[in-house]
Amino acid sequence: MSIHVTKTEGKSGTRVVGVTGGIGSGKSAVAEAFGALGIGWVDADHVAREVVMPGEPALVAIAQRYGPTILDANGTLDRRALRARIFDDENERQWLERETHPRIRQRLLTHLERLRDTGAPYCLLVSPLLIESGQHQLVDRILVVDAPRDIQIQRTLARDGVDQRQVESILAAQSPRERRLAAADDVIDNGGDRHNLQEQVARLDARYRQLFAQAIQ
Ligand SMILES: CC(C)(COP(=O)(O)OP(=O)(O)OC[C@H]1O[C@@H](n2cnc3c(N)ncnc32)[C@H](O)[C@@H]1O)[C@@H](O)C(=O)NCCC(=O)NCCS
Ligand SMILES: Nc1ncnc2c1ncn2[C@@H]1O[C@H](COP(=O)(O)OP(=O)(O)OP(=O)(O)O)[C@@H](O)[C@H]1O
Repeated sequence: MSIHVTKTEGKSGTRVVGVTGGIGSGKSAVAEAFGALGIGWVDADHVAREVVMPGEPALVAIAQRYGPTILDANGTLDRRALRARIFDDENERQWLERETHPRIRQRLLTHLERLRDTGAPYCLLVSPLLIESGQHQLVDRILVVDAPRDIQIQRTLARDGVDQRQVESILAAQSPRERRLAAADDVIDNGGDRHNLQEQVARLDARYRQLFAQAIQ
């Protein structure tokens, strides 16, 4: 199967593969499987936590908007309380994204610089909102992790112990599968077991190493 080179043409150095998918689709599992093959990654959900740490301007803005009850006794963000406010209310979600996304993007750039310094052929930027937030501008290829909706819900419920209604409201706040798949250069079908997932990751890793080595020459 041939690989279509998109933004990698004519460039050199460590490439960035953007990994995206809906809640519970398996992005972290995919990142860990690439990690076992020596590939580094940065996860936008983790970086989103950094930008709301105590002392950060985004946390000050959140506390101003929602009042002190949005913080716990130590002054850290009560994530569960904020989650309850934003996933059922598009206005509030958009406000939070306006506050956080530019800062997340800035930090992602710093993390990507660090990953580029390793000299690896490629690294991953893992993000649930890669396409929606414009973070796809930071990557060379888009890898979509796809799983049937029922499996996404089932795995998230087993992982987080939250109620199904909340998982469904997060799903509703994310792009439909079709939109993500339309933007994909590569797709991992994570409807199967973990072994099947690892096999797909190993095949993609081999293809990326070949593709990006060619692009360097
Ligand atoms: C609302 C917050 C505090 C809830 O935190 P909590 O620890 O309870 O949940 P977590 O961050 O693990 O997210 C739960 C699920 O929702 C997804 N998600 C998070 N933010 C968004 C969003 N703005 N739109 C759609 N899905 C989202 C995550 O990928 C995950 O699947 C947190 O999700 C947040 O700060 N979101 C805004 C920042 C953002 O957009 N992050 C996405 C990465 S760019
Ligand atoms: N192929 C698989 N078989 C069984 N369980 C899986 C498989 N892939 C992932 N999981 C499990 O499903 C859950 C969701 O996977 P993961 O956390 O990787 O999804 P995610 O896309 O990163 O989710 P989120 O966007 O919510 O952070 C996890 O508990 C993970 O261990």
